[in-house]
Amino acid sequence: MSAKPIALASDHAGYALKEKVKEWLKARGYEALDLGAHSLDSVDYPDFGTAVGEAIASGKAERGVIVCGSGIGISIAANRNPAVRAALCQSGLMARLSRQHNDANVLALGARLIGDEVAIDCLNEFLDTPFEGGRHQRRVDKLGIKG
Ligand SMILES: O=C(CO)[C@H](O)[C@H](O)[C@H](O)COP(=O)(O)O
Repeated sequence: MSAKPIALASDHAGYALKEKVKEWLKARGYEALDLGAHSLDSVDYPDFGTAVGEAIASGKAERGVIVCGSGIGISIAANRNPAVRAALCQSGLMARLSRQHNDANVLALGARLIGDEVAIDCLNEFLDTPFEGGRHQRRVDKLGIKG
């Protein structure tokens, strides 16, 4: 993976897990580009999914991690940017497959649905698993523009 920072964002429901993800990334030697939220105050997930999409599209980051209560709303928001392939994952296997088959560049997590152990598994698989290419490249190409 490139030396670019990993864009991070959450709404209020994902804030605590996003802060943990930031620490886990630092412990693994990654730089985090924290796009908020910066507190538990209630905010709107589209603003934060959009911010990560813009960071990916502009090249400020090549990968991102986004968190809301379910992971659904913020992944919908991020995926509206054509540079984004955000995968909502609830297991390490889902995160591994999202890299191997889909070349996912954004990991979405639901803080109200998964615990820390599953979240770390997802993060590690997302960071460590390469895209397999081959037949999967043809399919990813059909998804649209790559950031
Ligand atoms: O995906 C979501 C919404 O589609 C997220 O779970 C939000 O975090 C959630 O909607 C926030 O809900 P709250 O009742 O305002 O805390």
